[in-house]
Amino acid sequence: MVAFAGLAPVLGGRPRAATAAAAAASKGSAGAWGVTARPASAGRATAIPTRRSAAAHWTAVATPPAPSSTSTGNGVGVAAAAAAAAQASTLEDDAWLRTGSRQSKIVCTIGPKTSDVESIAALAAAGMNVARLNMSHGTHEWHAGVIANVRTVNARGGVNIGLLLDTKGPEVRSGDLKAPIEVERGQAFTWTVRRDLTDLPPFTTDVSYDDFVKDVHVGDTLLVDGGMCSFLVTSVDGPDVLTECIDGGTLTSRRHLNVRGKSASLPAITDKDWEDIRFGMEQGVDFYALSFVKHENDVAELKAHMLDAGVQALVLSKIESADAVGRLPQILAASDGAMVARGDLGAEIPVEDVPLVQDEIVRLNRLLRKPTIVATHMLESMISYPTPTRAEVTDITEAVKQGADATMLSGETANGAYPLRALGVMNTVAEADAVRDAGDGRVDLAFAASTLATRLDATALVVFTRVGNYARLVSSTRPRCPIIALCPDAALMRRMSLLWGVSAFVIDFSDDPEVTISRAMDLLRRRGLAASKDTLVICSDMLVDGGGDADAVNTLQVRRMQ
Ligand SMILES: Nc1ncnc2c1ncn2[C@@H]1O[C@H](COP(=O)(O)OP(=O)(O)O)[C@@H](O)[C@H]1O
Ligand SMILES: C=C(OP(=O)(O)O)C(=O)O
Repeated sequence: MVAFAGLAPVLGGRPRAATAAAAAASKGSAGAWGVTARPASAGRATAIPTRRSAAAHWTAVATPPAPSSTSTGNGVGVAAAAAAAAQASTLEDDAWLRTGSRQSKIVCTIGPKTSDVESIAALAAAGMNVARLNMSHGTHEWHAGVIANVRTVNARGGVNIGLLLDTKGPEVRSGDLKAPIEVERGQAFTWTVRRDLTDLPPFTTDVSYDDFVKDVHVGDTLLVDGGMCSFLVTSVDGPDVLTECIDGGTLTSRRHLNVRGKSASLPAITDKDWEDIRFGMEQGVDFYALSFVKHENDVAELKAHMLDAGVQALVLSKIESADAVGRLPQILAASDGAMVARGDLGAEIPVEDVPLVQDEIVRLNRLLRKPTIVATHMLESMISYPTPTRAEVTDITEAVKQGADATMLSGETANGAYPLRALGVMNTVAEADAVRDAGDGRVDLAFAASTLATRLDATALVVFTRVGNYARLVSSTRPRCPIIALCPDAALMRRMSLLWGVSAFVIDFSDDPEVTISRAMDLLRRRGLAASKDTLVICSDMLVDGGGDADAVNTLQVRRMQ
């Protein structure tokens, strides 16, 4: 028999001495394949029985399927947060528990609705992992206040909120308005780079970038906030770009302007960005999200600057331009992580390509073991309404399932009507995916069994199953050798007749695992399914002590037929 250290050779009985440590660890929540670590049928409560063990449990299972960020420091932060919480948490138990079982992280943009210390504490308690400062808005003084408030909340204990400074970048924005302007289809509208903005005529607003007038041409489509309103350029006259409204809407202050299919001819890091980065370095923020990265050299420039200054913060590239999409592998390789900035991205590339690019960024970054934030419009309707659309919920679930390390809230938490509710929805939806994954924890074991069986050229993969689930999971991994499913009753055996690759048989499950295995081998021999010296891969999850989840042990063994 080839036994696996740390995996209990248990079928129906107590763990043997060799596996006692693993079983003990599973009770304490870490390490072993006990169901306490990744519960097979667990609801939230059984996954995390107490606050103390919740912290340890979370540390044990926090690593996503593809290693993401430990090398860049994120994982260390997670562990530190968990350890800190295990020692002393000033948060309510249920707040810790609610954030404790979610594996993907949540970035919240801090804005006028959420900048005071108690709002930040409430966001932290509701599951915020990273606070985002958008340098397109607010003064350094305002952002310094937010940073101080985040630090106050961190210092209270129990949470570990990271600080992300998002540069304005070479984005083009409309100017400040005294009041929103309603624009209807067909309305003539002027965008100006005039210096003197006093007494602008109606249906006119300024634009933040002087060369705007050089970059746009007659026939271009001007998108406001990625297409919430759009305008056709009809002429360019000195400092004024004259347009006609195609899709109407309400224009508010400092809106995004994109010319469909074109990037502004500004450098990726503008003078304002350098000032903001200096501010961030003084303040010691943890992450920089670099807007409108076009080339890996943009990232290298910032990283070299930080190296010179002895700053260890991480640089995340915001993928939001057609240029960046064209150089994804190089840009991601140069960065510490990425943000899928779907707002501007959807204005620069066809909107139907955005999900494909998102998928590719998450996939590449998982291969590179670097984190990805999926951002923008995740719960957009909750800026105004107390419940999300079903499509928004699906969007979050899809991002989490893809393996995004984090999902982000923008206007929802910055200036929406329901910041905490929006975060609550994102938390619950992302957590639901984690719980579902946790419920399928044996999938990993099934895959491992399947891989082993193939590599070892096993004669059969034997799975002991009481209700058929384990056989179904093993079957879904499509091993190359036959799957022999052994169960205690004939009705279940029949139900398994539909499962790919499975031959099901009934045997008596003994309290002694060795007896059960020996019965299984007899059956295989009798049926001509295996002969003496053949290799078998055996997996099971049997209850020990006849107890609940806490007494279940998953095992994976390689044995030779006697
Ligand atoms: N620091 C801030 N000061 C004032 N308003 C802010 C701030 N941060 C965000 N907001 C508001 O919240 C909205 C949504 O935030 P975000 O998505 O980060 O901005 P944008 O889409 O404008 O880049 C912004 O458009 C702005 O109205
Ligand atoms: C996240 C984005 O960037 P910002 O909010 O800074 O425009 C985006 O465009 O999706």
